Amino acid sequence: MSKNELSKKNSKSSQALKSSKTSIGSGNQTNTKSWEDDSQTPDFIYGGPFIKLEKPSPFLDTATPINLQLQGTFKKSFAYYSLKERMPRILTKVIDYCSREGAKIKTKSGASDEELRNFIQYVTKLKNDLMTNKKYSKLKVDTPEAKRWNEWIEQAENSYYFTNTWVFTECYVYRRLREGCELQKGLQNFDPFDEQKEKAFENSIEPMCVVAEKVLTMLPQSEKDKRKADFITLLKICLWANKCDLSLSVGEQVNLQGVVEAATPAEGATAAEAQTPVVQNTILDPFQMITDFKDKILVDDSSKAVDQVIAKIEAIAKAIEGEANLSASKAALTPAAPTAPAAPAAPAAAAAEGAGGAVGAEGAPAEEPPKIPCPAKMVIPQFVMFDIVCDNAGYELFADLCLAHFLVAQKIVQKVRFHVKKIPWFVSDVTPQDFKYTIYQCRSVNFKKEVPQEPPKTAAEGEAAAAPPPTRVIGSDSLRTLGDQWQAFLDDGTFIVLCDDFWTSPHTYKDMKKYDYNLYRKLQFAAAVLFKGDLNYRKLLGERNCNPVLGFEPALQGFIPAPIIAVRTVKADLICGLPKGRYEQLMKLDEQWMQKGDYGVIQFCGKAEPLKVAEKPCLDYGEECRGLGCPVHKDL
Ligand SMILES: O=P(O)(O)OC[C@H]1O[C@](O)(CO)[C@@H](O)[C@@H]1O
Repeated sequence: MSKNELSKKNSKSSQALKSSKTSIGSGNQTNTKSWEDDSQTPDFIYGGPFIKLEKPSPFLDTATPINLQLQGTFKKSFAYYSLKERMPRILTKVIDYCSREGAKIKTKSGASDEELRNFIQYVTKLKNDLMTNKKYSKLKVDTPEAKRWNEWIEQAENSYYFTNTWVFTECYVYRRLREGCELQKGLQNFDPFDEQKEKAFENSIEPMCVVAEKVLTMLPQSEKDKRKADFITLLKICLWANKCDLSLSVGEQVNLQGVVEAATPAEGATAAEAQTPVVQNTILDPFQMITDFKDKILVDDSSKAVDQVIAKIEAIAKAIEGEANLSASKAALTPAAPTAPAAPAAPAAAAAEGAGGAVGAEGAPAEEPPKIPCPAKMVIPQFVMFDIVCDNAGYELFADLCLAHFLVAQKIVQKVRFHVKKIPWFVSDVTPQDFKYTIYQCRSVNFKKEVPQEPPKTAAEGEAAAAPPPTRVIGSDSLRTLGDQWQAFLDDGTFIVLCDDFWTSPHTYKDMKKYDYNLYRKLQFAAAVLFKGDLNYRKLLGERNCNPVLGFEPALQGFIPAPIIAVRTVKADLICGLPKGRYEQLMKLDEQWMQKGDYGVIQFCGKAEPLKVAEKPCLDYGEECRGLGCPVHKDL
């Protein structure tokens, strides 16, 4: 090899390594043949068969180096495996579903044959683009959200499937999948994962019934210690519920023990047989799992989290009360002060107020409707709220709802806001439709299982033989009771479901303030935010493979809108906050321990950026806002 060629080669390799801090390699493959085959590239042809030209590959045979972001170029990382194997299989499953259940999908969605065919073609091409590490294509749909996506694609440091960060590519694939539906008029409301999610719900009815029965006993207001213990228990129920994730299992049905189950009833089973109560000797009891999996929680901040969150809640409640007293005394001191002009979109009632106040039936002044100040100016929330950034539908959402119900019933908080995904996401993530579906199903489920109890020990000589214990019956009455109450909470605004676009963007949370200032500020109104699951965890850590002993707070890289609780079973190779030596110990036990969801963390950061007057005017009223009653911001 000539000096020139050698230096050219070296400079290319060092270039590739240099850029490895954020993204490895230029990723400028253009051939569709195979992304690891260089034989047809101009460099090879120019070099000819006499010179062994080693073109630097962006792929490295390593795990993700410490402090780099996860990406598909590290061949010993889960990101590589996931992009190469899991995602294509997830897309294949979508194609299979559309082919197998075409008739059903068309009836449900109103799509034509052609539309469904187009969608299948779209997904097939998407899968091919992913597998051949193509450059991202821009979205074709013309919506403000799609335009923003296109800007991010343009600005991305690297716009190839394997060489950009794993989280960007994964989010991009799900966004494209959604575009496949958006481009077909009849598939606007089609969720390619609906069947998988419905089956997952059906497969979890038994543990839901078991949990529901116990949760009902936790609701009556209890004394401090019990309340704390129950809060912690429910956090742990939420943690292990995160094992049920259809993206990790590539859509195969999983139960809480991670066992892949047959989702459909036994072949040939009649409808009557399907209705007959199941008699088995075991109960899938999530409370028992908490005890059994005690040692699998690698970081358990639950006690600290509960103490600090309750203290913060008490402080917020006092501030709200103080504010209310202040406005009440102000109102008493200003008898008939002329009202300032109403906010632009103020409803009729507020307009009447401006004209001198509404008058009651008897001629007495009617009670003024409460004024909601402009959220951009508010520095004290209107309500004590707890936020849950949801992950998976089915059993995991059920567990979130139980925790939310407990917090409200114990009067710890007044409202719970659930943040869900606007579009189908990572197979089993909750969408608003899934939220409705889950509550509807809980309200209507009909389940019964009889479980014979352990026979008593044989009686000692002379003792009368004890009567056999009654068969334990697991039924769905409690689940239906909870479901009814959840619907009532939704109807009266105690539960609020929000689906901001940011949750389905490719950005990590340290950049939330930059990309979605309003959402960041919205979270600041919460007493605490619970982030569920692995994807949220990756986004909390900026998708960075930080040193496993780095504390949770520095790992968040400045993302502190409110106290944060992260509850996650470990399904990707990044983690923080481990005690020294623990990571190495676990690696010795099983090199793939981070990919299986067998271990979990409950981590807490109590630090929060104080709520100040917003830097920007509110989105809805903007500069028009006059700081008066705000009829649209009911979720703050
Ligand atoms: O539902 P979760 O807990 O966010 O897990 C999502 C799964 O998808 C991934 O985010 C990647 O596909 C993994 O990290 C994890 O296996």
